[in-house]
Amino acid sequence: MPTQKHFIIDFDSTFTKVEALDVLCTICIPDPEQRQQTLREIQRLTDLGMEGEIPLTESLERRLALLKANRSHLAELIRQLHGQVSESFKHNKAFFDRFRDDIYIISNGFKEFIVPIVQELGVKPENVFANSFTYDADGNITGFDRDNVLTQNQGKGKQIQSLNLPGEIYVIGDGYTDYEIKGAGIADKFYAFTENVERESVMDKADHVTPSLDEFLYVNNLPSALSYPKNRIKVLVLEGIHDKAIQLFKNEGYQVEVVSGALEEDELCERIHNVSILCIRSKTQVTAKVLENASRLMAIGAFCIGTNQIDLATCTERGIIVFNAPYSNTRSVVELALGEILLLSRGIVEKSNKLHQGIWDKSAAGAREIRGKKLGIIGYGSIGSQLSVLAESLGMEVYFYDIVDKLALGNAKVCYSLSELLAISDIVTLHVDGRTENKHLIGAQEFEKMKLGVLFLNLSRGHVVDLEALTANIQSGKIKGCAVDVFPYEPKNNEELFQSELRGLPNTLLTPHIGGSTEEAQENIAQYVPSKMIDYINTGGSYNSVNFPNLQLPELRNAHRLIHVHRNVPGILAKINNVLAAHNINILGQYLKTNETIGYVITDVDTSYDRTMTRELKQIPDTIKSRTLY
Ligand SMILES: NC(=O)c1ccc[n+]([C@@H]2O[C@H](COP(=O)([O-])OP(=O)(O)OC[C@H]3O[C@@H](n4cnc5c(N)ncnc54)[C@H](O)[C@@H]3O)[C@@H](O)[C@H]2O)c1
Ligand SMILES: O=C(O)[C@H](O)COP(=O)(O)O
Repeated sequence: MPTQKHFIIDFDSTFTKVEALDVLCTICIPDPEQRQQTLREIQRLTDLGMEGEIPLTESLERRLALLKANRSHLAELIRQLHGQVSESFKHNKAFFDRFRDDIYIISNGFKEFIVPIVQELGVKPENVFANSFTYDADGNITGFDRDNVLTQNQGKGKQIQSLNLPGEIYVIGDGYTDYEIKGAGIADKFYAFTENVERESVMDKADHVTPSLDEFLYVNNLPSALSYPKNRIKVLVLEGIHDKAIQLFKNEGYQVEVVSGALEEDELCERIHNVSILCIRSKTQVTAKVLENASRLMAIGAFCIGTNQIDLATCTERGIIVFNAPYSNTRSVVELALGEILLLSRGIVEKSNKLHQGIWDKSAAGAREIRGKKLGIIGYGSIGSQLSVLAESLGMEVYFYDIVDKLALGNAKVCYSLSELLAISDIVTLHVDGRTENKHLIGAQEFEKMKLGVLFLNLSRGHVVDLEALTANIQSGKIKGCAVDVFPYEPKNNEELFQSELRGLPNTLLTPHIGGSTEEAQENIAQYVPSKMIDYINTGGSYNSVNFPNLQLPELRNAHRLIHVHRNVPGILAKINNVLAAHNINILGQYLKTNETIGYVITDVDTSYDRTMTRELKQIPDTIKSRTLY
């Protein structure tokens, strides 16, 4: 027979996110300034008591004296505490139901408000051990029951000991007094609960630090609402991604590690071992070698448009989903390109540089309006086509060339070859993607085909232009003005020196890959990409991913979801369904999509099934990844 387990749970900052007396303070002290002052003092006294710096009775006495609370305040306190139950407690009601008889609440707080809150999750009132207030004739709270064993030194331990519980005793709490139960040898294990507060002195003493109840249930193999505790999901965030993304991952309960710049291959190989979610921008190269070291990696977020820095084929073969932000920074790039076209047309770089040196060069020579000029856009995607519309609205004549058929917007005219576009344009601007075939798309031959005095812009990818040829054409005067935002090699952070043959060339605007670096774009991206990744982790939804078959899935309700990624070979769906049939499992919904490399099958099933089935799904030949969600 398995050993009986008893679960002793603290209330303040464990069962609830808050300290109840803090909440009481905000209710019973009307003056905002006095309330703030008292609250700070109450919190200080709570910490001193919780960390074992002063006796808990003293901490309690001093807090109650400051509060001057009345019985009439308790109804509002209870109302507010109902909304403050810790998230991981709320969603694990099944655990509370199943172990109703073995769950105890032990607290140095007060039954008056604890019982109504814990009852919400089915804890028995007789299993709540806490103190009670004392009142005067007017209902003012004057103190607490001093005969209660919990007021004594090591009170919690004494209380539990008096219950004579057979079997194993597990204590979950955030305070020193919770640890003391284990310290006195009365409990078998102490779990420091850190979902709401982290106290170093308590964490140091713990058998296990548990950032949520899910983690506690997971490590003890107990029934949990989640298939995998979110705190076990590690996110590595590189390249100065906007804080909003970091916050979204933290709100989800993930562990987040942030590095401000990019990492070189070897360093990334080292750091990626335990990472489930990798977040990068355009600089970090996610190579096959990096992916070989990424055994836990589930998803990569490119917080930008380009994904040429990621070995997408290897990601797909390994069942790692990749998301990007295909639209969020497009407007920012278009605005920069337009600004640069205007500045180059007027020779502003030179004029400004000269004036900084004290040289007054007022002349119209070579300065042109952009109105009526022919703008040639290479790559008519999200950026190229937006630029087309805005440039036309400024009076430019727009031509474009794309390798796929694109609808011409406004009065823009399609060119059927690159040569045609190069020959006709006064200004040539590059907005192709960074696929390897585009290496040196523009080289000596292409510059040769351009008009004398052409303006040239590259805001796409550095390797698309042969810099040697570009330099020669600027120096020869063939190119009258040039703007470059992207380079074949870019510094990995703001400390590294930028080296390039383009430095110091005339009428050449150099910008440090900032086409998409506006606050608006970065914030939008930081909202968009994490939402896709979190959805994939939580539901399996792959919609808008770069490399997975795109599936938009219904919400998971009263079902478990089996997610299966496999090599795209015949017969896998049949094999999955054979396993399910052999276990007599009822399928509630099934979704399949494939691409050239992989198949992606989602199967929603009734929640009661033999867990050996999930092992069998993993063992189907050609399976890449398989997980269960609930
Ligand atoms: N400078 C920056 O900060 C910045 C910001 C965002 C995007 N970008 C770069 O700009 C690129 C384009 O962005 P987008 O959102 O417009 O992408 P997109 O995929 O919507 O458009 C790219 C277009 O280029 C076309 N194309 C590809 N190769 C071509 C070729 N050889 N000749 C002609 N057309 C070709 C494609 O068919 C597509 O229509 C991104 O891939 C990224 O590399 C740079
Ligand atoms: O691909 C992109 O979106 C751009 O190149 C911007 O990249 P970044 O976020 O690294 O500046």
